[in-house]
Amino acid sequence: MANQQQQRVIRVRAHDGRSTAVTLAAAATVQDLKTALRSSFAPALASRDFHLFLKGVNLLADAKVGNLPIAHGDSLSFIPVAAAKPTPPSTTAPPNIFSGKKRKFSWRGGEDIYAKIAKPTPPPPPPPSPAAISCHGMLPLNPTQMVEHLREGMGKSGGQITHSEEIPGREAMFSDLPIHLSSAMRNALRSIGITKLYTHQSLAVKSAVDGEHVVVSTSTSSGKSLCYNIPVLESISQSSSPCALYIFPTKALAQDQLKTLLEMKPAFSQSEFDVSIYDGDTAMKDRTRIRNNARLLITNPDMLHMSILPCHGQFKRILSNLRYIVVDEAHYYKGAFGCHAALILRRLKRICSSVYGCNPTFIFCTATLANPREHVMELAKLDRVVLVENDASPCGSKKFLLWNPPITAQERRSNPVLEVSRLFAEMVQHGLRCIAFCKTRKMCEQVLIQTRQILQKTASELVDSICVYRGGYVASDRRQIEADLFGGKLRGVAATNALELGIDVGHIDATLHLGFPGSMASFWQQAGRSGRRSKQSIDVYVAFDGALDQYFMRSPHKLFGKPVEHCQVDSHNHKVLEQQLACAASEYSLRSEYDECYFGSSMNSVITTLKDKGCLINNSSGGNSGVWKYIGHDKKPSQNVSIRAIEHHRYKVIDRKSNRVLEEIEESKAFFQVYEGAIYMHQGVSYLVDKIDLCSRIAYCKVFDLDYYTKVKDYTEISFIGGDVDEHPASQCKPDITRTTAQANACKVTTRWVGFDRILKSINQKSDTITFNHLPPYSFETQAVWVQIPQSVRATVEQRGSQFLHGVHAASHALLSILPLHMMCNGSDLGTQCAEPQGNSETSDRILLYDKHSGGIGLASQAKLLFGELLASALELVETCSCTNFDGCPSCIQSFACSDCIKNLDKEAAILILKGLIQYEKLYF
Ligand SMILES: Nc1ncnc2c1ncn2[C@@H]1O[C@H](COP(=O)(O)OP(=O)(O)OP(=O)(O)O)[C@@H](O)[C@H]1O
Repeated sequence: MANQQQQRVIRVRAHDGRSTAVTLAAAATVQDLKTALRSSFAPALASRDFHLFLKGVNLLADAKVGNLPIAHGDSLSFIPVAAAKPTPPSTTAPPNIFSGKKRKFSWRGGEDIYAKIAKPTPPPPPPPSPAAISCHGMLPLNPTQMVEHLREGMGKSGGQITHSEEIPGREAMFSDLPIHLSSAMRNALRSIGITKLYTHQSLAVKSAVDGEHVVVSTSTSSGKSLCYNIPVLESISQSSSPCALYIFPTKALAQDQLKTLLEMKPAFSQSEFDVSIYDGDTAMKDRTRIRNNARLLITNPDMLHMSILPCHGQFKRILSNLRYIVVDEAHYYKGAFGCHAALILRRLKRICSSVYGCNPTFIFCTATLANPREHVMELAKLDRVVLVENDASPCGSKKFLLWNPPITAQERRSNPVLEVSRLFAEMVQHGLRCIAFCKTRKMCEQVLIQTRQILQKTASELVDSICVYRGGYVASDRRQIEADLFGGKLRGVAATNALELGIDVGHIDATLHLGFPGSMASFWQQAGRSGRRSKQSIDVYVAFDGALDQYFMRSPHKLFGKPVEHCQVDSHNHKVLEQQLACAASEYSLRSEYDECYFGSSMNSVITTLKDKGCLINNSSGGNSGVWKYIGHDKKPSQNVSIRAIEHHRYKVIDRKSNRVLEEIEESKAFFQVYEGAIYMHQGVSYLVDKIDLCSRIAYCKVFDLDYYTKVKDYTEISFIGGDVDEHPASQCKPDITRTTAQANACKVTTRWVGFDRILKSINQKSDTITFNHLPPYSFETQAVWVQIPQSVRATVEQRGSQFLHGVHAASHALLSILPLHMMCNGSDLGTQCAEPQGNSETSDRILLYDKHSGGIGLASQAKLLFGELLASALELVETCSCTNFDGCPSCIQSFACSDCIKNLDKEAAILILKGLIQYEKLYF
């Protein structure tokens, strides 16, 4: 015992898996510990500095190290410092790390988080720098020259360019300004340089003026705004009462549109009318004035939901004179948000009509979709809409490159983040203004960091000419970035799909996609951000090693020949309907007889649910008046209904130093990003999360410069809770679909977080795994589509000596990978049940995909409809993949969405299962 107090034996594990026990005296210092490790792990650590971790926290630190108790029996791990980044010498002597004080450090409490050791270190041999192989030239190039430059330069040795395609330019088709346009309107158009309309604009304007609901579905930058601005401005400038409501899904778009309207407005000086934005950023002091005066109110669905509809009396003048409702970017309304938006539009229509006797004309604009008319009819529950889709705007030619990162000496594909970063650097160096689209916020941050590192070496003056743009940033930061991009101060941004929408950031020459963005509509929308008007542009699609990207790299015609998808919005989601009907009832009592035309046939059953919950009461004493009054205890139920995700709780990420909220993350997503020990990235800066307060839902973090990033390990269980899912509406009108035994059912999904991997940035490889079990599981109810695998198929697989469960796991991954080819969804919309290796008999004989949105947004019923095609497509994917590994590769059955992405997989078995299922279904019908 006495000996233990004086001598401590700790176990230290190296990043490469080696492990040893180290014995240290009680009075040992940091230096002693380092010396012991250097001798234990020589020669690897002979001249390298390293990070040393106890339960995820770097122990080699500043003066606080003196308080650090490393207890006898503790397990530590270390990672050598990869890149030589000398830090300022420490001014304090190496502290005694075993001070004998009571153990103060607590991982869960996490008060003490220690910075990287502040000691200069001799630089280790640097890994080959991307900058060393990047171009240092700065000569301005046009897109055609850039294609050649890439062919001869960074794309030459690795053979990255697997395909090039040129989409030719198109001449504009004009028509004269319609004769009925007022002279003020003509002047207004002239003031923004417009003397003729494109033919699609003329058609849209005419239809709207005639009172027809219209949807304009044309390419990016095809002049869609004028399709609504002309009829609206004509209407409100010609008499003093008509009003209009513009609804944009983001505040940035509202600001952008206000700018255009204010440019046109002076031409109408004789008839004064107020155009104002009314959104969450509108100052309280301005709100009454705007409510009293605005003739053209620009807002968003959130504001309609939270503020305008619940207080509709304050907007009486506008709502009773509403001539037009403009819904721009209608394709944005899908998934959970689309479901809420559809019901908010119904609430708006109901209030306008039932309370104020007004039936406005809708004008929708959307990106190119397969079903624009059906989509907006469902969105606003309209019976008739005029479709305008013959795009007559001009466009310049576009060069597309499909770019597959080369296979390295280690037989792995080189990191696509790095490839995009190199391309990004090339573009900005050669004067091409560029947007690098990334699928996630984290990838944007990684691309920014890597590109800056490259530019530091190749053109350091351009390091600050790029930044990240994403939805989570505070509004003023985003406005600044948009202005800087427009004004030329910035040459490029790494952006999420937040920049997909039509915010005017000036001319963009080049767009990059880091992986397929999830849908063809998104792909074209992103690509359309470059080459606005008739200027030439370049677009490069950089592939991940995943199945879908590799499928497109192998079969480019599938990409370029593929039609854009249908956009689905499911306004029948029971949970959303319940929330929205409570809001609607609080605005104006529900009437069973009349309101079904807004809320559909499930309205009455939801009314019963709300009645049982004590939210509604029948207006008559006999209880049969058909009028339902809201009596819930929330005065404004909309305050508690979040429409951007169907969940109420969010975790705040707070920077300890500045006490600033960096981000708010929905509860269901929070633990994928923040947990104790997580590396959290924000604006190119990495933070270490040192504490999660589960009660107040706050993750505290500090700026930390570490050589690794983290990836959480999670495990998901799915159980059916009874109840079939409604048939997808398209099932009635698609007689040619492949029939299937797949079923769609309500289910409960529970995710548990069991630890995280630390991945070394320098080699992009796992260093070690930290386990934990303190995070609460997260459960939600949703919908799943699944198919039972017949026993005969299982028997065939087992007779061949293949692992059945590993085959199910692999086949599920393949199915998930090909989904975006068939449905408008991306990897984060659906999940698959990855079979447990031990095989729970209840769950092991099925392939299951579940809707990741709480309550389900109709994806399961849509997938059920397509299940036969999905099976065939998954089989084609696995069979045509040339890899010979029994556990496949990322191009076929390995999925990075699964935390065990490369474990428990069997390619051969997957083929047998998919084939067996297809065969079984054929025989069954
Ligand atoms: N008839 C026209 N003649 C010439 N230029 C036009 C005409 N109509 C629109 N434009 C110009 O085309 C550009 C793009 O217009 P606008 O922003 O309305 O397109 P959009 O289709 O709404 O774009 P996005 O898809 O990004 O939302 C603007 O600069 C606009 O002035």
